[in-house]
Amino acid sequence: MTAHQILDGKLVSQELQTDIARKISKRLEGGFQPPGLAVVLVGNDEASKVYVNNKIRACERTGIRSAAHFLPRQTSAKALYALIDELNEDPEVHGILVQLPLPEHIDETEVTNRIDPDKDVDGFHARNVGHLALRQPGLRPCTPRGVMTLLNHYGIDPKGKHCVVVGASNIVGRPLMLEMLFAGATVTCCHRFTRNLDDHVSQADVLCVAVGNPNIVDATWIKKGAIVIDIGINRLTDGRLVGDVDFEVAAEQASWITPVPGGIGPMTVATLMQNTYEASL
Ligand SMILES: Nc1nc2c(c(=O)[nH]1)N[C@@H](CN(C=O)c1ccc(C(=O)N[C@@H](CCC(=O)O)C(=O)O)cc1)CN2
Repeated sequence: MTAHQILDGKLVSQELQTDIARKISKRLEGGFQPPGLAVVLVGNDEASKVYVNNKIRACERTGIRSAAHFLPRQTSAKALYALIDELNEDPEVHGILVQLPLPEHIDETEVTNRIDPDKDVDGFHARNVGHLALRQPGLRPCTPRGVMTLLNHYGIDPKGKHCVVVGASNIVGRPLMLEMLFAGATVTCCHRFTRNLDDHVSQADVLCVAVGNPNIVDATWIKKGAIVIDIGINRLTDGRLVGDVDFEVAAEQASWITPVPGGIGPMTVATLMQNTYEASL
């Protein structure tokens, strides 16, 4: 394997959480109430349970008061709206997070737009998406913001670089394109109708892959010296967790690369803490 350096999301997320914990404890000394995060999970998706538990543990580490609402899969949209309305009104709740995906009978867009945009710590509400698109202040989606924080930590500046984002989801791909654009990158977005994915991938100085398919990108396509941000998380039948890019092969080409696990996942969780803290100010 040639020399590549690891973008260590686990380490940087711990540092970010330590910084948030320090800020919160300072505010508590000043007589302010702790930030409060309501975490809502509908159903029994195993991966979602892991992510939600990671978020609750991060709240404990940072001093954010968390309230978990675990609802059965058959919960009606009406009942979920009623809970969101209640949390919107609760002055001790500064952030509301509804874990996605939701069961099919519940419309995700309706749910995210039901959340008070000032408490929308996921940054998925149409108002916050609009603010991001217009480069105005507002709550920003955690994974893309976490990617930018990680790059910044290692002194990597996307300005002038060609950033190829594979995946155009609301949660990651599209907001990440905007973050990269605002950071001065030239951005290409590849999606399900993109032809010649290999051509696009091979031109990336910064390659971000967020599809959730470990076979989407052939790592031999990656340009020598590229920075590889793997946002996919795939659990194999043997229980192993892998990203969307074959790490061993990509590491041969990359100058910097994120591991899975221990890369963007922990950054997503730490950024949620950052957003919750900021929403409480
Ligand atoms: N309401 C939201 N739902 C979802 C989001 C989101 O940002 N808001 N993003 C993804 C999943 N996600 C956040 O919830 C998430 C993904 C991964 C991790 C994480 O800690 N990953 C670890 C491995 C964990 C494991 O063992 O499986 C890692 O990569 O090291 C946390 C959160 C979809 N839904």
